[in-house]
Amino acid sequence: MMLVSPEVLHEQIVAILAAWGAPAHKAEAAADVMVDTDLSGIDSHGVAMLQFYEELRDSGRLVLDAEPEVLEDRHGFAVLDAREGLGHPIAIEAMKTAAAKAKRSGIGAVAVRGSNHFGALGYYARLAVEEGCIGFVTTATRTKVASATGGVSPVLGTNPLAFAAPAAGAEPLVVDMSTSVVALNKVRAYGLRGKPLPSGWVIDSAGEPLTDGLEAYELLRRGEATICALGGAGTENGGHKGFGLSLMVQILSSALAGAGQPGHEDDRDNLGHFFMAIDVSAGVSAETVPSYVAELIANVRSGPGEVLVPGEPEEASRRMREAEGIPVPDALLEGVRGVAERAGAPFLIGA
Ligand SMILES: NC(=O)c1ccc[n+]([C@@H]2O[C@H](COP(=O)([O-])OP(=O)(O)OC[C@H]3O[C@@H](n4cnc5c(N)ncnc54)[C@H](O)[C@@H]3O)[C@@H](O)[C@H]2O)c1
Ligand SMILES: O=C(O)C[C@H](O)C(=O)O
Repeated sequence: MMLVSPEVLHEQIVAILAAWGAPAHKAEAAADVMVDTDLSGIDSHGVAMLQFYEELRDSGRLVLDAEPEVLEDRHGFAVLDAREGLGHPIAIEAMKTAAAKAKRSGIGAVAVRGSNHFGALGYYARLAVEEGCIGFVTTATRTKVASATGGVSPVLGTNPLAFAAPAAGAEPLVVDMSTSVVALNKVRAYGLRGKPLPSGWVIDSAGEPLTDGLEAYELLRRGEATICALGGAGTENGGHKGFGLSLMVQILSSALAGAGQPGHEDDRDNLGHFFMAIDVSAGVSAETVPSYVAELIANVRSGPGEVLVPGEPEEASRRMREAEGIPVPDALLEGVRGVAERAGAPFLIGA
């Protein structure tokens, strides 16, 4: 495990994306999101995604210099086509547009189609908070890994959502999660660190729990294992509610923009996202919502026990990693070295 400074990691990601043909501003935007994600302790969705992006690029599904198109632009709603470009820059643009609409109309939303993987959703929900809004983000995902309640084969992605709200005198409250019990790439992140998977995350086609993260990741990508629903298999512990949330995310992310069904299409993924911003001062004073959230946090902490609120673990990680560096396991380091070499980009980590 090597500790890498955020600046070096940023430079490395930009160098690879630029070597692949990304314009500088897009490479910078994607690197900003990926490094923030690694700083936040979300080891699954930052630099660890580069190998997957290389696969997408090599198969022609990721077009680094694509220019997005505005398909619809109404007062409170817009639809963008990312035209197979990088997910991160279009996601930033979409959330900023949603927030600008919210500042005019109280609420604004943007749906995106033809996009690609854009990393951790919380980043974009927090952007809305920076603009004085509540932020809400959903995305469809590429690989079918989760079954429907009552079914056994993978038919849905991990379909995540994120919600962020300002809290007076504190960092925003950020709920950032898959609607399956865990994200696909967190299974891989466990494997890269040699950490066994908790039982109840991934089951093989015989229904047996898998504990090796790298093996589980490969089986999941081949459709030979499933990630359990949020709430577990069946209905006893609420798995049907995770299933329902996943369907909601799929519809918001895909139907509104004309994106695809779960899983990739033959010649393109046509991945969809959804971004919504609500101006916190639309109906009450600008202080009301942040004060309410701060009081709510105090209330949920008021009983015995140690309560973290969503977003806090990531803030704690950010503080620590900004000071100490980002831990990158050896297997991932070698993976990034390979990506850099094949791209003809310098390998900067540890140099
Ligand atoms: N782009 C994609 O296609 C995609 C798909 C799936 C997931 N993801 C990303 O993967 C990441 C991980 O997803 P996940 O479902 O494995 O997340 P997770 O199970 O790690 O849950 C994360 C959420 O739980 C909160 N949390 C953690 N510990 C807590 C505690 N003790 N008390 C209260 N709240 C706590 C965190 O603040 C965060 O909001 C997310 O950033 C998500 O956006 C991306
Ligand atoms: O989009 C994907 O293929 C997977 C997603 O990033 C996840 O980790 O669940």
